[in-house]
Amino acid sequence: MDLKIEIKSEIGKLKVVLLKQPGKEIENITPVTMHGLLFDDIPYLPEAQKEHEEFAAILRQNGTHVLYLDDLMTDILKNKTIKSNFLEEIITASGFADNLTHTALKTYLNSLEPRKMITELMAGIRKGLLGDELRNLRSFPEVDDNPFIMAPMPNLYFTRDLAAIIGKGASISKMTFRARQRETLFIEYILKQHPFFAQDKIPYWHQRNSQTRIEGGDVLVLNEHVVAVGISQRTSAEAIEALADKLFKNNSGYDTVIALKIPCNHAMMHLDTVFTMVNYDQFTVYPDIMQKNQEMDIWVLHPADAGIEYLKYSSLERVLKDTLQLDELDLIYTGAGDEIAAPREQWNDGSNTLTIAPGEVVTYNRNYISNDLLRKHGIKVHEISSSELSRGRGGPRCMSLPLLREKI
Ligand SMILES: NC(=[NH2+])NCCC[C@H](N)C(=O)O
Repeated sequence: MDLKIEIKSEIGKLKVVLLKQPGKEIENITPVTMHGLLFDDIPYLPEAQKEHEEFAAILRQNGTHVLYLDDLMTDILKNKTIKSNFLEEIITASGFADNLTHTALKTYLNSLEPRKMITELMAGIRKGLLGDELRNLRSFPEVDDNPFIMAPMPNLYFTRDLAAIIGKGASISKMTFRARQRETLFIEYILKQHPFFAQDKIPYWHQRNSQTRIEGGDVLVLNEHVVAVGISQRTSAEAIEALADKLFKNNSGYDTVIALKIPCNHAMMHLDTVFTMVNYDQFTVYPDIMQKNQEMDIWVLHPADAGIEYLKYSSLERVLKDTLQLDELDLIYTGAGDEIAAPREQWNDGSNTLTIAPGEVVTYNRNYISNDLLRKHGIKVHEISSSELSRGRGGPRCMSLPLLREKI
């Protein structure tokens, strides 16, 4: 199979998507580690997996080819050299650059079959596994109050954040928090090493070791030349400038980057928790991202002779109309804009719709007010169960990394 990656909109029929089913890593969250791992509760794994299967089934029924991150990694790691390089990188990124612990971890993990190795790495490695002889190592005291020598990676089911495909290129994220920084190694290996993609000479708009912080949940590809990016808890203004510069100078087809300043907090960590595109001229919006006078801080970046030209906007509606050349715009408010329902449903990712075709979305069933409103605005809504998945603070858009969409 030769898979081309190409994303030129948020709404074109979704053809290929990358998912990760929640696994054992979820059960390795404890009340003590929960917040550091960016969770607000500990999901019940069997139920979370059922909900995730429901999600994948809806995508398949609607013509999307679903790929799983662990399957692709397992394929790649059958190659012994790649397996060894990958282990070097992930053990180093876990804080063990080159010492006895590094060697012990590498020996242990290298002895496992690729699938088991990947599953164990994601779930986290407990100290006991390396044996008592390592108890006195210098590297040990720093992890002594924690049963894990390599922490679990429970946020991996939010594949969206690992990267963003923009046009024919990829922006591999550099994650803000330590809890998620190793995750991007998986997508880097997949895009650069898996035979599905290797033939494709993918241009990179951002790399995991670039200087600036950016996460996929902040990137919305609005059409074939406009991309919107959140200035957020996870994405810096510098990263957006650097991304714009790359896009403008490398024949990406992108000549407009909209930078939108959103509140900086855990509930709204990414742009897609407060704003998504669901149709040519329809968007979900969490009203509290705007001030009372409906204003927000927005900049539009275009290529210019001297580098980048900046235009300042204060109206979301105006900037969308101007950049997308729309006469009319339908902004659909999360929780119908009610002062209680809106924050409640936003907290449970009521705005985090995954658009699978123009005017057709997947959402969490618990956000019934937002869902009803979407339907009243003519959107076709597929609901999935969401008691457990939502505890990780991410919805259907966060749980999916689109690799290919049909042109619109
Ligand atoms: N694209 C998104 N909104 N992703 C949600 C990520 C949630 C995850 N617990 C985090 O804090 O990183």
